[in-house]
Amino acid sequence: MSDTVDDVELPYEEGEPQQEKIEALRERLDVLEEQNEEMRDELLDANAENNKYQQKLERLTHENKKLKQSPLFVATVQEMNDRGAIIKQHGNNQEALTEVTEELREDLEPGARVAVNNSLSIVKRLNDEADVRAQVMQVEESPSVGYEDIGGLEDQLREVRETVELPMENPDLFDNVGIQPPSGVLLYGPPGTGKTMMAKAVAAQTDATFIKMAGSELVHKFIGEGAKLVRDLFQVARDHEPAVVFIDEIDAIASKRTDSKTSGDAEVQRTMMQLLSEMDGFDERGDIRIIAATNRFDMLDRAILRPGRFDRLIEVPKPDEVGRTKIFEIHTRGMNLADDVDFATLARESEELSGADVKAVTTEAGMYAIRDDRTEVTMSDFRNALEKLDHDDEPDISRTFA
Ligand SMILES: Nc1ncnc2c1ncn2[C@@H]1O[C@H](COP(=O)(O)OP(=O)(O)OP(=O)(O)O)[C@@H](O)[C@H]1O
Repeated sequence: MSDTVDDVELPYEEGEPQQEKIEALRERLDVLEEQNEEMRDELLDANAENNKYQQKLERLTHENKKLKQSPLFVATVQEMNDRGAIIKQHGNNQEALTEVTEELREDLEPGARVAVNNSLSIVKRLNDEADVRAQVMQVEESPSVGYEDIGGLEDQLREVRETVELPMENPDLFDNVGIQPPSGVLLYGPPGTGKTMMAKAVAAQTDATFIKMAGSELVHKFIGEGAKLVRDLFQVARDHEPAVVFIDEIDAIASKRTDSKTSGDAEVQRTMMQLLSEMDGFDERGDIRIIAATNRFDMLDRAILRPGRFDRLIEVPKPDEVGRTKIFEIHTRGMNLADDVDFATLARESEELSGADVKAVTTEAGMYAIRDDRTEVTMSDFRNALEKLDHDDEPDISRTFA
C-alpha cells in the first residue's frame, strides 16, 4: 500500500471525461470503505483473542504458582525419551513416565534430581546432592571447643569421654578385655544445656571430624530423601575417619510410631530404619562414634534404645548452682569485670536458667555497660540482664521443657 496521496494510482486515465472520473473514484471509495470495515472487524477479533490468551496466561501462572507451593516429592530422572522422562521417586522407588515441557527438557538429563507434584509432573530441577548434603550436614574438621569450656556436667562428661573418647584413643583396652565398646551415646535433656558442646569437645579432643545432622531438617526439608541422607551421613563419616557423628533432635526421626498412616509417617519410618541398620551394621571398633541428642526423651521409639544401639543414655539437666557459677565464669573470661561482680550470688539468683541462658545474661550485661558508655561490667549490669531475661516477652524454651 502507498503512503501518500501522490503515490496512489488513480482509477481512471487522464483524458477520460469528468463524469467517468467521478464514477471511478466513487467505486474506489466504496471498495476502500468495505476493506476498512473488514479490517476493523479483524482488529476487534484479534483484540478479543488477545484478551482470551491473557486470561489463560494468568490462569496458568496462578496454577504454576500453586503447584510450586503444594508439597513436592523428590525423584531422579532415569531416562529421557521422546515421550518425556522416566523418573524414580525417592523413598518408595516408584517409577513413572512423565511428560516434560520444552523449557524443562533442556535442563534435564539422566541422574538429575527433580521435584515432582502429586501427579508426578516435574515442577523443577533441584540442586545437586552435594548442595543438599551441605545444607543438612555440618562438617567441622576439628571443632574449637574444649572440656574447659563446659561448666558443670562433670559426671556426664566423664561418661561421654569413657564411651566415645576411650574406644577411639585406646581401642586395645576393649580388645584385651574382650568387650565391645558402647556404640552410641544418647544425650537427653532441656535445650541449651551443652549437649552439642559436649559432642564437639569430645571430637576436638580425639582430633576427630565433627559431623552434625539435625533430625528435623532431615525429615521436613527433604521429603523422600531422609533414608538416603542417613546413608550419606555415614558414608561421609567413613570418608573422614576418625569422626564423631552428632544427630541432633533425633526424636524427629525416631519418635514412637503413630497410628496414622500418612506418607509423611512412612517416610520418617524409612529414615529411622535406615539409621538403625547403619548403626547395626557398624564396625564397632571403627573410628566412628555416634552421639545423638534429644529434648524429647519421652517421645523416642524404644527400638532406638535397644542394646547395641544407643546403649548409654545420659541425662543432661539444667545446671545447678555450682554449675551456673562455673558457666558464668567461663562466659566472662574475656570480659572486663568490676570488683563487685560475684558469680556465686548471681548463680543463686538465676535458678532455672540453662547454660545458654547464662551465656545470654553475660552478653546482655555487657550490652548494659556499652549503653552506659562504660568498659567495665558491674554487678548491677548482670542483675539488670537477669531481670530482662526474666521479663522478656519471648517465651524461654528451656523453661517450657516439661
Ligand atoms: N554447660 C555449659 N557450659 C558452658 N556453656 C554452655 C553450657 N551449656 C550451654 N552453654 C552455652 O549455650 C550454647 C548452646 O548450648 P548447646 O548448643 O550445647 O546446647 P544443646 O543442649 O545442644 O541445646 P539444643 O538442645 O537446643 O541443641 C553453647 O554454645 C554455650 O555457649
